[in-house]
Amino acid sequence: MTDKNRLRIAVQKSGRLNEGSMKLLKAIGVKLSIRDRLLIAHSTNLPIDLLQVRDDDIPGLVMDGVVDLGFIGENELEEKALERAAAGKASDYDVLTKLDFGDCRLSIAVPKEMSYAGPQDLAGCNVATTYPYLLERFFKQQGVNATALMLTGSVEVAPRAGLAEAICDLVSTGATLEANGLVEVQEIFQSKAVLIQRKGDMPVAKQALIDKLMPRIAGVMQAKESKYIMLHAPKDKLTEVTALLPGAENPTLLPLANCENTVAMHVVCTETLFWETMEKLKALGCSSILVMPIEKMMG
Ligand SMILES: Nc1ncnc2c1ncn2[C@@H]1O[C@H](COP(=O)(O)OP(=O)(O)OP(=O)(O)O)[C@@H](O)[C@H]1O
Ligand SMILES: O=P(O)(O)OC[C@H]1O[C@H](OP(=O)(O)OP(=O)(O)O)[C@H](O)[C@@H]1O
Ligand SMILES: [Mg+2]
Repeated sequence: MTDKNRLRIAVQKSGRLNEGSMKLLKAIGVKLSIRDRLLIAHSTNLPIDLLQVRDDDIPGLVMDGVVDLGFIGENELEEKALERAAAGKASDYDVLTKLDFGDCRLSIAVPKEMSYAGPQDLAGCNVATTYPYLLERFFKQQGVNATALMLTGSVEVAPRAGLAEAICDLVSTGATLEANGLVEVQEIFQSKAVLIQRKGDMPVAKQALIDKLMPRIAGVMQAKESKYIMLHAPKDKLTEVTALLPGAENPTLLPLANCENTVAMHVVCTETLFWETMEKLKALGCSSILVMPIEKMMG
């Protein structure tokens, strides 16, 4: 049984977005008792229920107000919004935040022996895809008369199987395309995971919980990008040292015992420190350079 007063969040049950979504929930302090085969999981420390579903179902669950929040890829969200618009259905939602996982692009790819100079070369072709609405929108924008052939899986084998001349599928490293003798020729949509909220009235307590969780999400993402740096720096090189450390405008400086010309510097850097920067710090006379991960941050 689910309780309407508990915040309902939809996540992908398994697949590319599952790990990122579950890790983020854990990092913001949501404890869950997951039983694999069940659709619903309850939080043991907060009034939150988790619905574990196929990602295709998440936009509709949010847009129809069945769940309060959903973790979803922008590609799937936009595809479902176009599909609903074509069926005369509204697709209201708010994007609460972009997330730092699920980065990919929706691209057209062709067999490597096929020549491709531009979208017009697809005129008269069948292009296999799981995202027919996004692809048809692209064809329309480009004025190309081609067919989006809907396949729910194994899109990359469609040209070899003689079903289509080209495909339009998600790409990240490009390994799947390469393994199937295909070449990416045209990006049509860039995507990452987002957290969305349903429109409409939200009970005060539920909205208060969302407002409490959002800064935690920001804090977790910021912490992942940031590093805590400790080093020993020559006193006469502090300006140059600080200039090498992104986000280090106000470093903490501490004296070192028995060492007049050197101080310890502690600083939170907003970016990962590259080896090249560490080498430059060393060249300036810095030593004992430590780069440490940060688990959580709050401004
Ligand atoms: N290679 C990738 N790298 C990063 N993100 C990806 C990649 N492939 C897909 N995604 C993102 O993850 C989402 C889910 O991808 P996945 O392949 O798990 O979906 P699926 O097969 O449709 O799963 P489901 O069974 O839930 O329908 C995609 O809609 C996209 O936003
Ligand atoms: O460019 P790449 O890094 O190879 O990633 C792209 C592949 O990743 C996704 O599939 P996934 O591996 O999630 O499996 P699926 O096809 O079963 O959804 C997507 O549908 C591509 O096939
Ligand atoms: Mg899916």
